[in-house]
Amino acid sequence: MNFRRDRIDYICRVQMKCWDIGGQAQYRTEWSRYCKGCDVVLFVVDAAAPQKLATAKKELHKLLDDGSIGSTPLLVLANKIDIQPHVGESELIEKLQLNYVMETPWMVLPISALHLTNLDQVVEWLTAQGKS
Ligand SMILES: Nc1nc2c(ncn2[C@@H]2O[C@H](COP(=O)(O)OP(=O)(O)OP(=O)(O)O)[C@@H](O)[C@H]2O)c(=O)[nH]1
Repeated sequence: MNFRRDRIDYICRVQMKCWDIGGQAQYRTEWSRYCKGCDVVLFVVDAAAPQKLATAKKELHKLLDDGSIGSTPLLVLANKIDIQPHVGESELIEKLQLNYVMETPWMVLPISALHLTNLDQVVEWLTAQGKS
């Protein structure tokens, strides 16, 4: 299924409603509509596929430039860090040109969804946004 709507009820009693929007080209026109109604945006990139980062940068900046994200907190997840080699945090910031992003508060977290690496930090970040 390409559009999933999950309700996640965490032990810390923060309830989140999440939409997982497909990354393939045919779904990208939907990103802006979904971003507009959200409290946070998670942008997941494949850190082990540096050749895809130019497209990721272009698509992310499209959302940033057209106001879809605005001041909504943005968490960029550098996924698949269990694969070697993979792009490090500073290289990812440079490749996605995040240093030019001023209006949107952003953060980068390296993760492995497969091995659950740093997912506790993702949940921590999400719950912190809910409180602020
Ligand atoms: N090694 C490794 N593989 C992963 C990791 N996360 C996902 N994968 C694999 O990457 C492939 C794509 O994963 P999906 O979850 O379908 O990717 P997706 O983000 O839903 O893809 P989109 O439809 O483009 O949004 C699958 O074969 C996963 O097992 C990870 O952290 N490490």
